[in-house]
Amino acid sequence: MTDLSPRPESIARFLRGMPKAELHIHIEGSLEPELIFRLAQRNGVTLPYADVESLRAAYAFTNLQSFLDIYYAGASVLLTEDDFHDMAWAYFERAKADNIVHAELFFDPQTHTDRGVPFATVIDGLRRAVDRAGRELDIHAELILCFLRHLSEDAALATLEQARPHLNKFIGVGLDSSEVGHPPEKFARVFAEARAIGLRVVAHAGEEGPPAYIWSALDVLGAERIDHGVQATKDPLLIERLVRERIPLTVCPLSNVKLCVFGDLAQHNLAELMDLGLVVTINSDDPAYFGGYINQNFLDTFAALNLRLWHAKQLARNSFEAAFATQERKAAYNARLDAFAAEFDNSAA
Ligand SMILES: Nc1ncnc2[nH]cnc12
Ligand SMILES: [Zn+2]
Repeated sequence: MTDLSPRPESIARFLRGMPKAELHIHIEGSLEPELIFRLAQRNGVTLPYADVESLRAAYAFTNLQSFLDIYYAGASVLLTEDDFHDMAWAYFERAKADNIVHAELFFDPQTHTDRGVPFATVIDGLRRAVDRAGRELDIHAELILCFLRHLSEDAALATLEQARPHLNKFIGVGLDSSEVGHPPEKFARVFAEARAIGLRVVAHAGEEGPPAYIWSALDVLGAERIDHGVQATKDPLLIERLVRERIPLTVCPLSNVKLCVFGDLAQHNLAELMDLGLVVTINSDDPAYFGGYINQNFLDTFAALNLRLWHAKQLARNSFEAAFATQERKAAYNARLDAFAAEFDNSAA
């Protein structure tokens, strides 16, 4: 296979076209301002912003919390099953354009049930879009229920109880929202229960919080993947473990810059993490808020860090390795990647 430093335009063409999995996308974070206003009108919800432009102008964040305040306000327009379906369907259409073949969507039920929206309304609307994406777009998707870590563990346990009649509709649990001051160990019991049910486990850790939160996400919660995890480079022993156990990191470069985790993309540690041998993936986190969907994350990161074709192939392969999918499905994804790379080599020859 040729990897003789193709020109940046060629690498960009490869990045856009390569089949890939997205493993870190908060579906509520895909809610574009235009759709927020459309749903507000449909549901008779009054927003504290005059129009799409003034809402977008408010997207200037200084840290995770400054983003979360606006993100939860945006989600207040979601009331009906159709609203949840339409939000997820809009994401899947974008995902198809970016050549995503597999997507695992986070959703935050407590953001909605705390406003009086029934759990079933949320998950049935999302699930309808997931099933439709499989039929109409050839995208295999799954749902992961995230607990809000700024709320209590009892609230998370109550949410897991509400989810019990719907266990056939989602594959795992995660932990998101305000990280610092809410360590993973706060949720030890609810994750133990989720594991006992047979659910897969992920957790946000080391986005803004210390490496200690990554250790406890692994040791206390049993996390199989770490969402973000970029603070791991502060702890060489932790890096050693992540490499040895092939624990994937779902990294979100544009998010990290928008939330001021890194000053700019050129300072991002994604290349360093790959060089250290970690199973790194690139994802969009909350694309409507952070300036781009998955391909924009790939394109901007590759340009800023001067990454090569082998990085692109490795990142796509990592996304399939890290996915919660059968070995057969992963092999099929890798075969599609190989076919794409071979065709790319032929067209470049
Ligand atoms: N980047 C992020 N970190 C933590 N919680 C989130 N919820 C949505 N986006 C998030
Ligand atoms: Zn996230």
